[in-house]
Amino acid sequence: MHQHIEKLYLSAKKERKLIIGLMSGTSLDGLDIALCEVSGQGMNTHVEVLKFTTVDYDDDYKTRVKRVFAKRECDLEEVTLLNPWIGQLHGEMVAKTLASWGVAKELVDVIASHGQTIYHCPKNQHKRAEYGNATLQIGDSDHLAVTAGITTIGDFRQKHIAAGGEGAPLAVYGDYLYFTSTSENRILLNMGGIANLTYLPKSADARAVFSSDIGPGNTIMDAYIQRYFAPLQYDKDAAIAAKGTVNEALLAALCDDAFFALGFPKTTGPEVFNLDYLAAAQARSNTQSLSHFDVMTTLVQFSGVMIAKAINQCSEGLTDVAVYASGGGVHNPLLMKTILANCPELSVINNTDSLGINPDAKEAVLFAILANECLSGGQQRFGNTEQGIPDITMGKISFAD
Ligand SMILES: Nc1ncnc2c1ncn2[C@@H]1O[C@H](COP(=O)(O)OP(=O)(O)OP(=O)(O)O)[C@@H](O)[C@H]1O
Ligand SMILES: CC(=O)N[C@H]1[C@@H]2OC[C@@H](O2)[C@@H](O)[C@@H]1O[C@H](C)C(=O)O
Repeated sequence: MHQHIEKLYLSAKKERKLIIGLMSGTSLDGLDIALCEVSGQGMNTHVEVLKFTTVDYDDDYKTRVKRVFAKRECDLEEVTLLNPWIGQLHGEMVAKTLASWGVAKELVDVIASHGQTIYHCPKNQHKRAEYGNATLQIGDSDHLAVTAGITTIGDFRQKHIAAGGEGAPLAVYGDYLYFTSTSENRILLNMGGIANLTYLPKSADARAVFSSDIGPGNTIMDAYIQRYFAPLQYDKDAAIAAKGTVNEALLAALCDDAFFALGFPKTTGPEVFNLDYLAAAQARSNTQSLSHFDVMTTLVQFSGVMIAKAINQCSEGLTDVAVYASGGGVHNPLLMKTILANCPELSVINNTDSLGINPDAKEAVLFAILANECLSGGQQRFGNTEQGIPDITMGKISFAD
């Protein structure tokens, strides 16, 4: 047996593994690194986040990635160069972070790497009959594995598409295993660049679980701040949005898009929700001369109202539903207030801290759980491919040498 296969086999049989979950999301703010101790598998999965950090991306990274990010047209040489470059960079970030934590790489069983999405393109978006759903993550895990010196499981989304899904949201797999409760129905809400949710019934019936993207979380707001309030990257604590007023005409135009008329499950990205989307809504509503403050306030309202609508839709007819939020959006007080104000049945929105997972670490932890399932699980059956949750094992394995 090859020594790497043997080592992986031993890792797979371990009661406890050390798995590093990595997430680099659509906000391009940084690489989330979660060192997780994962035990069990399937519904018996337990996770302890031993360490967590976000390594911020510098301007150079953002400039390079933005040349190709969510762009229909770009330089293919740039994409080809970025693929190994991001893999190596993520590997260096992991190696440095492990050194700063005093954790030897030999102790880590595997890295679970999401990579960097540069284009997401479900059928509902491209509408080309001859093609299916498609998504592209770069930052190849061979490069990551060789640089960090640790076996890496990556490229999780392709299998999901191959088996009938849209390549996202994948959170549902980990959400179901980690967050299911038999005492309350739960909605796990994540608000990064894009917002998504997972519904977990207290029956724990896997066939009744569902998950979907909702629309924008912070992506349009971030793009607007970066264009008009540079060098700011985002509206910290909604300081700018708090100074404006919601413009109802613009809000109505923003909410009027075919994506919102589609039923769950569906996925989207900054390919759709971007500054062009905003400009088109401003043109339709004749609101091009609004102040930057009013635009920002209206964008927060747009995200908040659509997120609340999705929560209300999910919890219709149910009395005991608790919402647990995660992602950078939990730090935006105006967004949180708007969501709550538009969910009459809710008295509070919790965050995942109260369930033992730091809301900023949640997506990275979910990829650690997916890697654990790839190694030791694979028995969980959802039985609802039509709901975008095919029964699959995800991830491709890259050895370090
Ligand atoms: N204090 C804060 N005030 C307002 N917004 C904040 C704050 N902290 C973070 N954010 C928002 O959260 C964003 C980052 O969120 P997160 O890291 O969850 O996104 P992501 O993982 O890149 O996205 P996705 O989940 O869509 O892939 C920032 O770009 C910013 O818009
Ligand atoms: C293609 C892609 O990278 N999608 C991301 C993005 O960020 C949030 C939302 O859009 C979600 O669908 C997904 O990420 C999370 C981790 C997921 O798959 O669950």
